[in-house]
Amino acid sequence: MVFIGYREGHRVTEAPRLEVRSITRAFGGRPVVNDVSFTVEPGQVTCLLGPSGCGKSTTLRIIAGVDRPDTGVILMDGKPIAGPDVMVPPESRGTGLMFQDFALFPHLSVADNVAFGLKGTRTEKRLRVRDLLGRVGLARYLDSFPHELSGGEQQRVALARALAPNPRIMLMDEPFSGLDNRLRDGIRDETLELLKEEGTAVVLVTHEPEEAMRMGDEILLMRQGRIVQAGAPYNIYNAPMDREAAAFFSDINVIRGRVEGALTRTAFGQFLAPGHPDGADVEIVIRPQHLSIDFDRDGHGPAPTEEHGTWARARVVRARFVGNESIVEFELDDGTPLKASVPGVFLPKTDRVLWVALRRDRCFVFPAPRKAAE
Ligand SMILES: Nc1ncnc2c1ncn2[C@@H]1O[C@H](COP(=O)(O)OP(=O)(O)OP(=O)(O)O)[C@@H](O)[C@H]1O
Repeated sequence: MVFIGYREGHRVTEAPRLEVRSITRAFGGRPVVNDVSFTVEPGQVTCLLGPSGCGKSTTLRIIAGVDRPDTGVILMDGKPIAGPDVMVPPESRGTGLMFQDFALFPHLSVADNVAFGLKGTRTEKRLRVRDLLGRVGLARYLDSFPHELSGGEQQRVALARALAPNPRIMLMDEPFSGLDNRLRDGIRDETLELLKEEGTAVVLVTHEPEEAMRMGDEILLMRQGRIVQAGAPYNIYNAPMDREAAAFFSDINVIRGRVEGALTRTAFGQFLAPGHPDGADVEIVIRPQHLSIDFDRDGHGPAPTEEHGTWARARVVRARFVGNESIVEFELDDGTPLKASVPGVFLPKTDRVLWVALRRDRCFVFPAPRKAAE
């Protein structure tokens, strides 16, 4: 609910643009969407993110109205559009759709493609089409046909077409995955700008964490039909709920330890492990860019600091330059492998001894998964 002010001394709130309330959908007895709830406000982009088969597209199809939930309700501006007693047809929901393979009509000009779903007089339609094509930078292609445009231009026409009828909610399923990398970044940014200008509420499905972080105001991380974590990109990236959530966003390093008196001892010193019982196996997880590296000083490393804890001796296994960073792989004295990402070019030789530390504020302590034999 958005707080919009006070009327006669009472707080007045406005219903969210989209509210998905506890929807469930099963196929052949297997729940594919399981108790999913979230809200989206006007101008907000919410990303459904997760591995293939986790139920993202099914959730989107239910919101679009091409499938219906077994249980739960969907509300738009506070009014039910899907639920046990109501099923508003897709075309009456005020939703726009954009998919990866959302093909333009090949026999219609760019202008006619954009005008396709529009209501109103010819002049009104022409003005809206010109305005939108101008805003996606394609005003000069009004009379062209889709095959005369590049992939990126076609995608921008598809965006203009989806936005033309002023949808209250835009549903996007991997809309940029057909574009090559360099084109994709530009089109994503332009799309985002246009959607924000229009104040459209957006639900975007993607399996790419980078896309979700770039586009989303909120990320809903899905796993096996459920939302397992929700939050702003910064929060999800920096406070993942478990090792799997951390690993979904980047490479990770895992350092094992066992808890004794709410502490676990590692080659990097002691770590607090509050909430973990004595004797429990834990994993300290850290992303490669949060390791620090320093030089060997006659067999010693730098002194411990609050920021870094203890430095550990590490042997370089391999170092590679991969564009704007170098990836250096290490092995600790106890055999633990580690991977560090260093900005720019840093290519120490194999077997060189360096000292490595973990940025303490970027470490996560999770319970270790139980081994199959236990
Ligand atoms: N109509 C259907 N009948 C039977 N099973 C279905 C149907 N639609 C989807 N499924 C199954 O539901 C699961 C979730 O599918 P869904 O397309 O929602 O996943 P997703 O997260 O979007 O994955 P992807 O990124 O691969 O599209 C899959 O195992 C899929 O095979």
